[in-house]
Amino acid sequence: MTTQPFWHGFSERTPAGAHGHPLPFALVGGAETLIGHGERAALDKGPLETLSERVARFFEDQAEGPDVLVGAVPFSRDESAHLVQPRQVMRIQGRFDPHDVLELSSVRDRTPQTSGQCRIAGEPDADGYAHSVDAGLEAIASSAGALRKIVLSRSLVVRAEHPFDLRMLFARLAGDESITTFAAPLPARDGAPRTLIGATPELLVEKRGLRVLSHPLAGSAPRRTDKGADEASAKALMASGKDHREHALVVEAILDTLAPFCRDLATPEGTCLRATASLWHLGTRIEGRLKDAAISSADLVAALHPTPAVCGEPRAEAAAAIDRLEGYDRDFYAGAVGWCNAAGDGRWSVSIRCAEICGRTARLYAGAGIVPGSDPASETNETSVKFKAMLAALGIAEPGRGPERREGQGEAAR
Ligand SMILES: C=C(O[C@H]1C=CC=C(C(=O)O)[C@@H]1O)C(=O)O
Repeated sequence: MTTQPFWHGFSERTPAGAHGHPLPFALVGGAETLIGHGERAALDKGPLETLSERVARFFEDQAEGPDVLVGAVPFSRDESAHLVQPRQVMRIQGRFDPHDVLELSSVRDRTPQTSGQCRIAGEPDADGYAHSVDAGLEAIASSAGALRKIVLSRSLVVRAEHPFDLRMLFARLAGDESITTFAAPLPARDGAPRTLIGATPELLVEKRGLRVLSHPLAGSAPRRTDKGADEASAKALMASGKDHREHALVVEAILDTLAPFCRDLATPEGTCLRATASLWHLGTRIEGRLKDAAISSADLVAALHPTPAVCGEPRAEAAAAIDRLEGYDRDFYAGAVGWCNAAGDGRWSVSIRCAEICGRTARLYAGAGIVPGSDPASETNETSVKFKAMLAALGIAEPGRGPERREGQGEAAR
């Protein structure tokens, strides 16, 4: 169900592109669409442990402006979230056409322009990633049960001739209606504005009143263009013991974390297939009723994040292994994007299938869960498939791993 968009906040409209950011904060998903323009105030910095008390204090002190904080939580629990109170907010139940809410009409009519050459570098490259999966498997095997799962990621750095057109990119990503498309302005780096942009299928947590919902995904298989092959891919995923083990660790961890907060907690549908345009996933919808409506979405994010869908199990051991094996800072990849309000309600998606964009540079991320039985070559392929939606939206392909225009080069949307 959708309702007409309307704006809360100051009467003068903050133009898109103001405050040095080419896109406002935006979430466009099946359950709701939320756009937040500008920055009226920002939440104090601090580790995830203190998020809930900082959010509560913010709303106590901030009597004016829209009743919402929006933004992104990084992967590391020690780093600070970037949450702001926008000047103006629009919230609509259900999915709304991003062209209408983000003033993208010019994009709708525009023939995609080619933007010249761009260079793509894997950090690490596909072989380097396969080696890190091997090392992850060894770490699990030699831990004598102390490490059960580790989610390892790799990144692609795309350097284009011209700055990326984030509006065009957002509109293209939003073409897949099975996911939540998001854009979150990030703190500037060396004076340059950065945006986290992506299209995620995974809900970390939603809390409204006493109701709590989480919809973790783990276990993946590629979609195929041929109908029979696509059904076979889904069937193989549903029959895969390795993928079910990888998935079960996530569901168990979320149930264990939510249980102390909840009066009722259940997985009414069990584990089901969940489809995006490029991947099949195993997914489990978790629904609960909280013991106390005063438990906030920030409390729940601080307890749940990062889940074994993006980190591993146990969390501390997996995070230490990621630090050792990945060799780069995940920053806001594999964190959370969303909103929360003074009543403690909120909705947070897992920030995967995304890129951090700064001018002409885009850093894309993709990870895969590693458990005993994982195969380095298959996990590397899985990350390639996970890059697909973003690369297609940018108008390029990963060199050596799909249709491409030229070795190591491509053309990007602008
Ligand atoms: C960590 C990512 O995906 C997670 C979510 C769904 C399926 C996953 C998997 O099958 O490995 C991952 O746990 C990512 O896309 O970067």
